[in-house]
Amino acid sequence: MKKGVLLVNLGSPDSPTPKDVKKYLGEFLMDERVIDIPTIARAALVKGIILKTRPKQSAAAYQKIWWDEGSPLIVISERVQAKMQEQLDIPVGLAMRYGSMTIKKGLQALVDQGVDEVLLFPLYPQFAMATTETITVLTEQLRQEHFPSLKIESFPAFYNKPDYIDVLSNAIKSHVKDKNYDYMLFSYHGVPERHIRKSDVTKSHCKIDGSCCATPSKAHEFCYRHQCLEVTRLVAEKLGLKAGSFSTSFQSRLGFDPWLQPYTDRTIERLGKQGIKNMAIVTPAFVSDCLETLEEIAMEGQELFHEVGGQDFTTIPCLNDDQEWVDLLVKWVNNWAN
Ligand SMILES: C=CC1=C(C)c2cc3[nH]c(cc4nc(cc5[nH]c(cc1n2)c(C)c5CCC(=O)O)C(CCC(=O)O)=C4C)c(C)c3C=C
Ligand SMILES: [Fe+2]
Ligand SMILES: [Fe+2]
Repeated sequence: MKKGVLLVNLGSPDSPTPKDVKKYLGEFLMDERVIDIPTIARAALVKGIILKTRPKQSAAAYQKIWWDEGSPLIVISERVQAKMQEQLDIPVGLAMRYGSMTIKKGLQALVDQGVDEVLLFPLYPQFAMATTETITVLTEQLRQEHFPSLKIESFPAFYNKPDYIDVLSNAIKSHVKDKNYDYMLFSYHGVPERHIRKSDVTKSHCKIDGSCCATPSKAHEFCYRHQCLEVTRLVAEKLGLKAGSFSTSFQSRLGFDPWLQPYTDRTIERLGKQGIKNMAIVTPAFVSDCLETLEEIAMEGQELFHEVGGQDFTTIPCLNDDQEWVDLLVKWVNNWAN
């Protein structure tokens, strides 16, 4: 058996033009695990409403963060892939759940190199229907249709692995060491509350009000909210943050349904109004910087904080291609391969 690994991230449009953004958002938002309503209603909402206005607005945001080499999320993921490949003897592939760098092409490239056993590696620390699950489900469909003899194993969400918490804590510590901050906000991408209830394997554990996430349950293996809160708790413990000097919030909501709360924008506003002058913000739902960190947090979030009287706003970069993070990925892949 020849082994290989396929890293999978979310994806980005091919370019920051409204046309390419529309194509990308159309694929992304028509995923039943992202907008989880019946197909006809989803098509009416996405094609009839969202795609009429959002692409222009999102393209303008993408234009602010786009690099000469392309989308930050893609470029950073490629750097991680290349650095891993330097250290590993088995092929390292890269694919995106949405957009041109498809999972099908990623699997094909590994098969072309003689691989018959794949470690599928969703690049998300926490499980969510809209991230990890949609990747594993689509990959299994592709395997059945196109690569029936391929053996595929998925790397699970790694939110509470002690070595991941160490790497994340070290990255935060080294970034804030010379910075002025008296509050640290842990901001995670939000999901609709409904997603959390759907992923509750016990069908009775999730209370959404937060009381459930600290009570041990087998539901937590698939509870995005619990997994985010755990990352905050473990990192805060590791960094020795004092109670009252940090909290968790959820960003990037879309539409009118209730999403996980508290919302990041309202939290930044509240902190500023309460007299917090200097804050740091970390975004541990993403391993690579992307639109949601570079624009929504580093630009919009900072502007909002200043509007409500804040001064220093320190945005902590994602793990990106930090050597310690790459070394950890290599270690996990080697543990699987050997
Ligand atoms: C409408 C529902 C959405 C859900 C549910 C959702 C979950 C989710 N997303 C990420 C990670 C990323 N999302 C990104 C962009 C983005 N997300 C949504 C919508 C949902 N995400 C939209 C419409 C967009 C596009 C941009 C916009 O119009 O605002 C990105 C950035 C991609 C990039 O190119 O840089 C990431 C990364 C997670 C982790 C998650 C659930 C946990
Ligand atoms: Fe998203
Ligand atoms: Fe919970």
